[in-house]
Amino acid sequence: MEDGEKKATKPDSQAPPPPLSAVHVNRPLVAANRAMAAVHAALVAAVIAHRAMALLSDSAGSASSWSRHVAMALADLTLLFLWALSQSGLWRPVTRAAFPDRLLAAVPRVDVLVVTADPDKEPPLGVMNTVVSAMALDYPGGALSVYLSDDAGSPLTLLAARKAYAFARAWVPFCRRHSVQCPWPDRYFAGDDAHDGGGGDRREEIAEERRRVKKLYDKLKADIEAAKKDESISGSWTKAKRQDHDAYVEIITAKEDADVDDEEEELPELVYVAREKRRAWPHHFKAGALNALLRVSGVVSNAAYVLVLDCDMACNSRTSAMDAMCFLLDGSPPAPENLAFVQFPQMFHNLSHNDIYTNELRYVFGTRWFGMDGVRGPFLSGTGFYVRRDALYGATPPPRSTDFSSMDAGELKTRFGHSDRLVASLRSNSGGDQRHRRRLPHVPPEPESLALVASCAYEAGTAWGTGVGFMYQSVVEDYFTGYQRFFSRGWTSAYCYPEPRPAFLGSVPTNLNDVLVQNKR
Ligand SMILES: O=c1ccn([C@@H]2O[C@H](COP(=O)(O)OP(=O)(O)O[C@H]3O[C@H](CO)[C@@H](O)[C@H](O)[C@H]3O)[C@@H](O)[C@H]2O)c(=O)[nH]1
Ligand SMILES: [Mn+2]
Repeated sequence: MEDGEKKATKPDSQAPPPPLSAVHVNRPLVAANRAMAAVHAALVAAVIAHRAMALLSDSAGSASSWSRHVAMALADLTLLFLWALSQSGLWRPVTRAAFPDRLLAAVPRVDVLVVTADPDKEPPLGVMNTVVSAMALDYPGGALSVYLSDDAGSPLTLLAARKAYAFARAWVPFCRRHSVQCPWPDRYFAGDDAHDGGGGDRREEIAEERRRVKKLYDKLKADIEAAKKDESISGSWTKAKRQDHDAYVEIITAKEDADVDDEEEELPELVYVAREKRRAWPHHFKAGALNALLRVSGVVSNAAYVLVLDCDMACNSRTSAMDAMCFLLDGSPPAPENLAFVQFPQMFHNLSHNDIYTNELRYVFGTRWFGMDGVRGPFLSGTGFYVRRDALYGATPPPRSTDFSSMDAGELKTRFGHSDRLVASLRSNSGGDQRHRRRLPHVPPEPESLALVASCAYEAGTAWGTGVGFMYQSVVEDYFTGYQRFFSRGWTSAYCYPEPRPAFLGSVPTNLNDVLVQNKR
């Protein structure tokens, strides 16, 4: 940990600053899991012994009975191997706590990457709720940027993003002023504000302002509905365009509506990105979209840390960024060494009664990830994680830390593509310490340099998707990226499970058809 962050936790004391996080090993659970594993192992050993005895005593038997015994023994050994691997998720369950109050100094920049692919299946209003909820995170506005990738290149989504930005100009200051807990407007206005303002008089005080902001939210809804029916917007776009459109990047600043909050506290940037798509070029699904966002954000704000969010997973609390920073900025125990990412659980707000499609993933997010956290950390789980940009770019952790700033420009271009802007962003990382990576001197990037890094030909011949960024070989890009980019290079992860308020809440498929489509992958 370098000066900036840690010293500030207790400026004038000689004692070491208090840690930014704590870890608790759940000892009774560890003991119970290990006892259970011992019993299981003893029983399996008995079965294997039984197989071996049967084999030996049957040595004079027919070839078919002998091969039956061998096949059964192999099957048991395979199951034993799989079971042994699964014990890593139960071996040492831990829980972590973050102390954001101790983070007093300047925090590093964070870029939030939100991906959407289909305005029909993922309605723009829902996507905008995710975008606005991220803009309202409890984090300095000047250190936060939100990027929305629209793989469909839909004019409706672009218009919705501009309207959402206008709404955020009222919503974000409102959330900050009243320490609103739920930054997700739809949920907040549906009643998730019971614990805000401490009840009583304060509630009365904010009621008036709440009504005004609610009106703006209703207007956002009405505007998006109207745009859906407006031929001049939706009419210019057909489904075929989803696979075939130019790159378009817009840093949204338009102050469309005069009736929003004028109190210009620094608002997070919002950047709309439709990467170029052509039928002849593989687009690599979500991983391709995220890599395009990584490049665009590298050129625009170049934050040291990145939060990835699916468009159907909104921020349900404002604290996740500061919580994640407590682990990421604290390089010494109890925070894990060489931490690349902090994963939050995927939780859902629309589980069906009795969760008949087992969408809750309770075994993963309620059990195994705590166990993995006690070993090397949970797997990368697609959405709801804060990750170091340099680790995503393929850097290795200490002692062999990669320092992009000392690399030759030619070498960087071979790996990262030929954008001078992107290469400059990589080299602006002085001394190899990501935490102090700052935004490039703020000359707004020219539209051409943004379109260049979002074009489909950009990645040809580079390491994107293999050695750099999210991995391409599978649609479950998260698992592969987690292994190859992070764990196999020596990085670790941490699991952050805030209670009682989940940091993020997503939507799950609610009918059999959609469940089957999802699980087929
Ligand atoms: O070509 C594509 C396809 C998908 N997406 C976006 O990717 C996200 C995830 O896709 P979704 O269809 O919602 O997949 P799920 O099955 O819900 O995703 C789960 O499984 C994925 C693969 O493991 C993980 O990446 C996700 O985080 C995890 O929620 C969504 O925001 C999509 O809009 C794109 O941007 N471009
Ligand atoms: Mn999803």
